[in-house]
Amino acid sequence: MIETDVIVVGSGPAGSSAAKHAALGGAKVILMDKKSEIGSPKRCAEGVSIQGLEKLGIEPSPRWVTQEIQGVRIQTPDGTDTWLTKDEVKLPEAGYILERKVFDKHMAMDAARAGAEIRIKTLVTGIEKIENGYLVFTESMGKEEVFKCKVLIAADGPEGHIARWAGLRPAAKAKEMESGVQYEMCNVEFEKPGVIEFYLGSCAPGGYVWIFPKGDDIANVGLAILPHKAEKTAIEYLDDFVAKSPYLKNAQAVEINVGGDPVGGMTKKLYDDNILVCGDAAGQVNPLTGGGIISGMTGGMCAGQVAAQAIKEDCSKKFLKQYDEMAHAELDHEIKRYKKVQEYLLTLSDEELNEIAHAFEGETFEKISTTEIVKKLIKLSPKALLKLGKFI
Ligand SMILES: Cc1cc2nc3c(=O)[nH]c(=O)nc-3n(C[C@H](O)[C@H](O)[C@H](O)COP(=O)(O)OP(=O)(O)OC[C@H]3O[C@@H](n4cnc5c(N)ncnc54)[C@H](O)[C@@H]3O)c2cc1C
Repeated sequence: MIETDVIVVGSGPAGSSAAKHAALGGAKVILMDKKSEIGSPKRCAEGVSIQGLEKLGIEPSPRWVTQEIQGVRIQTPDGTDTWLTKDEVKLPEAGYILERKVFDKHMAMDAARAGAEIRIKTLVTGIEKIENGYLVFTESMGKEEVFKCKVLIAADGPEGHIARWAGLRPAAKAKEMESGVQYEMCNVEFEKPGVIEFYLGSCAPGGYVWIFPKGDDIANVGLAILPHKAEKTAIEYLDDFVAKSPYLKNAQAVEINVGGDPVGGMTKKLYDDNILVCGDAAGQVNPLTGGGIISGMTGGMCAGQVAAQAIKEDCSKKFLKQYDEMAHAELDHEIKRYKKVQEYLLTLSDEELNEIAHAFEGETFEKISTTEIVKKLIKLSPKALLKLGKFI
């Protein structure tokens, strides 16, 4: 049996961040992932905010930034466009388009450089609570092994089992799990280069369609839907969009990505004796955009820091509660605000979205933050006031 202080399951952005900060705090850490190549396949449109990376102290690298965002296009169902330039916009997930396959590997390398041991192609098949810790059962290349740790960090993504095995509630109810599908395509045409595009309305019920440019003629073209709001499958909506879009008439897919995105907000209980949950597994996702890289890494950072301290002091839930407080202090404000906007958008018909876009035509923005947009929306629509009055 291999003994360590902290085991992190999942080397996505949240897990690598947790492993890095636990190691920096002096803990002996093992980071495990079932994948043979960290970051691959990606399940992501790869948008990330510059401020988010800055807050985490991560220097952007040309190795994993494919495109700096130059602006935003928002199109409503009747084809009305709202264009915002990079200087006007301060929206989440607007900054860089990453190459997640490279980014995720680099975040794991950061964890390794901080002292964490990495075990790739290692599937966690079960866990067992013991006094003062957990046993973690793994299978790797046909070999079964048992590990023992004092703190287990579940960063095993949207469909992760670890939290449930430990008796904690899973992150997302089925109703709050968006179903995402995306093609990475070449031969994509852009009206303006470097602009991320959002298409709202019945083209993606409960979510939106995106075209995120990755340099040259390459883009992630995808959508997320809430299945209970939809009449077709996510891939059917995407194929319909691709067939109709003039910008994609010559586009060819070189990759397809599918995945769930938990947009219901943070899980009520993120910890118990000897265990912490972070990232998508904990619902640390922006409910409006579905973005979870920065929020998951923030949750991971908090989990890693608390785990390292717990190793020195106390690994009971009494001590680990600190993680819950930290994660809520860091993320609650944003997640709760964006949940309100998401719920409001869900009430709008195609016609209402068009009306709002028309009302915005001719409006000038000096700087756009979500709060500014909501303020203007409230001025324009009494329905928005009712739903979003307490947002600002
Ligand atoms: C279609 C789509 C588009 C998206 N676009 C964006 C975007 O543009 N911007 C953004 O910020 N977010 C986006 N997201 C969300 C983002 O991808 C996630 O929030 C983010 O990856 C969460 O990171 P994580 O580390 O919590 O989980 P993950 O990245 O899912 O990592 C979990 C890891 O755990 C491993 N694992 C799971 N179970 C086990 C096990 N039993 N044993 C060993 N390893 C295990 C998996 O192999 C995986 O590597 C998108 C999501 C989808 C589905």
